[in-house]
Amino acid sequence: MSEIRLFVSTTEKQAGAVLDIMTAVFGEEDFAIATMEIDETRDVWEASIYMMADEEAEVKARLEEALQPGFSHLPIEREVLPDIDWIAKSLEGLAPVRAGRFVVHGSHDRDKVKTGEVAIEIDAGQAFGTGHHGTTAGCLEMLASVARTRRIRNVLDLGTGSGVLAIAARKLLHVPVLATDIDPIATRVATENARRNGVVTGLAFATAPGFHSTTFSANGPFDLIIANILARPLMKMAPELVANLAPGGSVILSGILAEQRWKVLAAYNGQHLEHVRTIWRNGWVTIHLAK
Ligand SMILES: C[S@@+](CC[C@H](N)C(=O)[O-])C[C@H]1O[C@@H](n2cnc3c(N)ncnc32)[C@H](O)[C@@H]1O
Repeated sequence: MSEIRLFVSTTEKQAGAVLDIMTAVFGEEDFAIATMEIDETRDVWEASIYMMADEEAEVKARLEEALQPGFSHLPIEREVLPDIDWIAKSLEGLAPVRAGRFVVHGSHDRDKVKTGEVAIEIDAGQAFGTGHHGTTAGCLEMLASVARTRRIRNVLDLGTGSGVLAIAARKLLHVPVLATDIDPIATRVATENARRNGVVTGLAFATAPGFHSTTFSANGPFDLIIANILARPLMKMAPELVANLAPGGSVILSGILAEQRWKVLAAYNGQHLEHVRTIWRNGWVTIHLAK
């Protein structure tokens, strides 16, 4: 289902006032709300609220009412956000990607791996995750840094896609890794990628939507959970995700646009996790939180 952005276009001052109204009306619900500058010289700003297509009519009606009377002169505009084509994204650029100690490369670039690097071979295919996307690279960089500072005895990779992060975790840490995806094609591709990387033990794959499987309780709780999905499902999943985290455990979250960062942080702070570090890459953020 598509995501919709409803927005008003106005001055910086009025956009701030509209943002306050949006926050007062929708702040308790998990809609992303933001202002952004469109044209600095003409003082054009937009105040926006994001929702799924089936929520648009209700949100629009409530927003129209909330903007009465002070801002009723501002038309509410809409934009249908393009469905993120994860596979097309994963095909962007095929040169090896380096993040932390990791290098992710296609089979044609095996000879480019340098001594001391942890190499993961992924050919662009039917599942997301060649390392080129800012979220995957951010997760790899964060994984390398978390591994240096924390004791990790097992790992969950939720939304494994090509399996790139699960394979990276297994190769770096040599601890049991569970990798799941809602999409059976992804788990099939990930299993094949693990085999091609010589990772045949210590890494299990399962198809499951979110945490709806007994495999999580059978393999958890986890010292490290990595989830590169999207901001909204990550916020919704926060209670379940934290319930599967071991005491003192770490969470690496990505798939989050920079402007959605504070909302995701709030959802996880609400579950008593503390922010440790954020990495910014190409407009996306990767966040490390700890229990
Ligand atoms: C952005 S890709 C990340 C792939 C890989 N982990 C990476 O970092 O490159 C997101 C993956 O999460 C999966 N996914 C989306 N929603 C999910 C959910 N509710 N439960 C499990 N997997 C989900 C998608 O099928 C997709 O493979």
